[in-house]
Amino acid sequence: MQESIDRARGLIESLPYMQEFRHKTVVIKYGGHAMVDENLKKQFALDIILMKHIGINPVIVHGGGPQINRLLDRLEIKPSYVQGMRVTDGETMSVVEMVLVGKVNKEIVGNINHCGGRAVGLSGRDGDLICAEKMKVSKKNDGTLEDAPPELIDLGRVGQVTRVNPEILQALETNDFIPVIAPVGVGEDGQAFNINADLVAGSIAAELKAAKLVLLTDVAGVQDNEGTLLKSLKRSDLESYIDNGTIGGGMIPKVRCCGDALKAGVTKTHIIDGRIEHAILLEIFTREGIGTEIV
Ligand SMILES: Nc1ncnc2c1ncn2[C@@H]1O[C@H](COP(=O)(O)OP(=O)(O)O)[C@@H](O)[C@H]1O
Ligand SMILES: CC(=O)N[C@@H](CCC(=O)OP(=O)(O)O)C(=O)O
Repeated sequence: MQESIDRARGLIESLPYMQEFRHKTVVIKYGGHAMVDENLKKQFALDIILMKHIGINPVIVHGGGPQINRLLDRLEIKPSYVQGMRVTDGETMSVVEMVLVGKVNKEIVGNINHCGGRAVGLSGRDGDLICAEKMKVSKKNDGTLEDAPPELIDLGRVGQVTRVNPEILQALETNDFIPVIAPVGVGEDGQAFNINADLVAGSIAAELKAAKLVLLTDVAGVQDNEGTLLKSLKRSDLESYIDNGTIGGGMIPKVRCCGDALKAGVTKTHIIDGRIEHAILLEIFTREGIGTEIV
């Protein structure tokens, strides 16, 4: 009996958050490292379905970096990264699109639909959802390409978002579908760009003026040099953490996209551990939340 009462209390605790986020958009970035096993993938699908059922509008942007690397490895292509971005030549671009759009996207859509939701898979090329241009990266803080030209590093087909056309997302929301978006953009030449999924999630959250942007990854959140979780970070402090090396690698695009999303009007952003069961629900529907919030 007590167990049932505690469960009911848990539901009541989440009531204010259900009320707060009803009819609001929450953009969830589902990182490749958070797609650990079948059970966790199913729990993720159920969390999203629950959100949709109580009137929240979840929009999923997924990654798939480790999954791309597995196929590259089989093809004996060595991956390389600069500031958390995959250097993407033509051949790598084909692999990226094949894995993200053809495999990871379909698997997430399949899981949600199999569990009773109504998901639709998209890439940024569908309906010109994500328009992109070649990303320009300066040498600052990468520490890897000593021989690169002093000003810019050529990352190949890596893109940065220039515009988000949200019409297709609005049409899906009107018809109660859950969009699942692969981070591939379209350039002016109609060709694909590989875009870091965090950056896509940030741009979509900004365009939709989302109430929340939640990034699911494989660490507890942003940590300091001793490995202690930083529960709350200010947007204005992010660049100094990057400059002094506290925040590095794949965490750089994450915190930057949170900063940009906040600047564009997203209310709150979070970086949380996607390896925890029901991580999203714990973040959205509990008082204490989990991970790092960036405000
Ligand atoms: N200050 C930091 N706090 C936490 N993780 C960090 C930090 N700096 C660098 N990282 C690295 O960033 C990684 C997360 O980025 P990434 O591997 O790209 O994740 P995802 O695949 O989820 O997008 C962590 O696993 C960690 O190795
Ligand atoms: C330019 C760039 O780095 N693109 C990423 C896109 C996938 C991604 O971001 O996946 P995760 O979120 O799982 O890391 C890549 O090629 O790995």
